[in-house]
Amino acid sequence: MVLKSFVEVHPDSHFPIENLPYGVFKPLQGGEPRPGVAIGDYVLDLSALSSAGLFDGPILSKSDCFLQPSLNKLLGMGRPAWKEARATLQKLLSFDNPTLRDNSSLRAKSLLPMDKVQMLLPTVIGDYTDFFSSLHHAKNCGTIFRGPENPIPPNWFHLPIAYHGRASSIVISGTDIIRPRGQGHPMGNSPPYFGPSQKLDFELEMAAVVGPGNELGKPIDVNEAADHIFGLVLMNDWSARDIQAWEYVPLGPFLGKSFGTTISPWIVTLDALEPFVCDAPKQEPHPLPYLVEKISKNYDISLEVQIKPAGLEHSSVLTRSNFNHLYWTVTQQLAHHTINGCNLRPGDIFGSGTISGPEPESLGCLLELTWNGQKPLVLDGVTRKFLEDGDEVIITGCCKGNGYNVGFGTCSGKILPATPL
Ligand SMILES: O=C(O)/C=C/C(=O)CC(=O)CC(=O)O
Ligand SMILES: [Ca+2]
Ligand SMILES: [Mg+2]
Repeated sequence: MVLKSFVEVHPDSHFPIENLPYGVFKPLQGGEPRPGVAIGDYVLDLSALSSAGLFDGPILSKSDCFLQPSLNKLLGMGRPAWKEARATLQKLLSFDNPTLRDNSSLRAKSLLPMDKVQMLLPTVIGDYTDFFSSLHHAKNCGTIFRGPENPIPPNWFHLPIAYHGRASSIVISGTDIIRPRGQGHPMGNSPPYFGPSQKLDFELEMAAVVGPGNELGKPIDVNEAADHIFGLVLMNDWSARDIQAWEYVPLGPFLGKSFGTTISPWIVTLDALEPFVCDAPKQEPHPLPYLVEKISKNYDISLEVQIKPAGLEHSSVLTRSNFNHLYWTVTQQLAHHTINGCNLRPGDIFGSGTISGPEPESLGCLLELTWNGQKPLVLDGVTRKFLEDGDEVIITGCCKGNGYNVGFGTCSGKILPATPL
């Protein structure tokens, strides 16, 4: 079936009718936060459609999930509700359906130009975990932090390694990031450094958004894990490498990461990503049975990171990578996360880990791209070892379909100077 909307969508747009990603927005002219989907250059207000009785399927007609200030309620309802919502929205937006197309007052109320809204965090994020699932990233970081003898720890091939991140400092794209202060690694015999981080970095990541959770003590089977994942967003796990290198032994990342993590506003659903499924890499050694999937899926999502220094008109590409470089799949990550009985809740997110590919141009952070500052990157008019104040980092992600995109929009943030003590 060829999908086409009555809303005009430019062929380069990330948001055609095939995508319909979910977010939460507030009209600039005032009003409460509410759920919406992106279509072309517009946001479709789901609270307006819901109030007009247009979600008329068996599950959603009885629900107030679109009258909420976050997507958590919809997420908790699970795949049958998501499928019903997608089918209803694709029908309402299609060029041959008159319901919304020919109702000018409802159209005026529900289709808002994107530049007339403010995007907010799409879910109330109770918990945030960050995995470490790119082999290339693990190898490079291991070599830099721990030396070339054994860069990849022996557990890495047996389980998707992760640490518990900080949900309170997750911010929406466009929020400024204040350079963190902290203790940095001592040089030689001197005491530890203290002050604004001198090795501020970005990390190119994506994050999965949890749908229905699990009861404490009841793990999720890896073959059912996809039903617990609503979709994916872009993520920048800002990292202060000097703070991280000094603090992380033996308990793992802490203040080097918890000063800010940026996510993109639009959650692209796994249903919209289905045409872009590709094979996951062969895993050797064979994982334990609880991590073995009947069908192991990766997604072909092109990713790009740009930097725009203060005062420059143009941005420069820092790196290009792809989500399909990940060794551990999102479903394996989720199954592993719950195998001890740990409960996930709707709206929780878990990051993929930095998505580095095998080529030097596909590395997912400056730590790797500049080899811990030893090989500065020379770009169009800029030289960088690490991020400087005023730098804006912009991540984009997009799947290329036959004549259309399923895109993620952007995930951006600008570095502000450390606040005086
Ligand atoms: O190898 C290390 O010691 C640390 C690596 C990271 O900082 C990575 C982390 O946050 C997880 C990831 O993004 O892959
Ligand atoms: Ca990370
Ligand atoms: Mg972070």
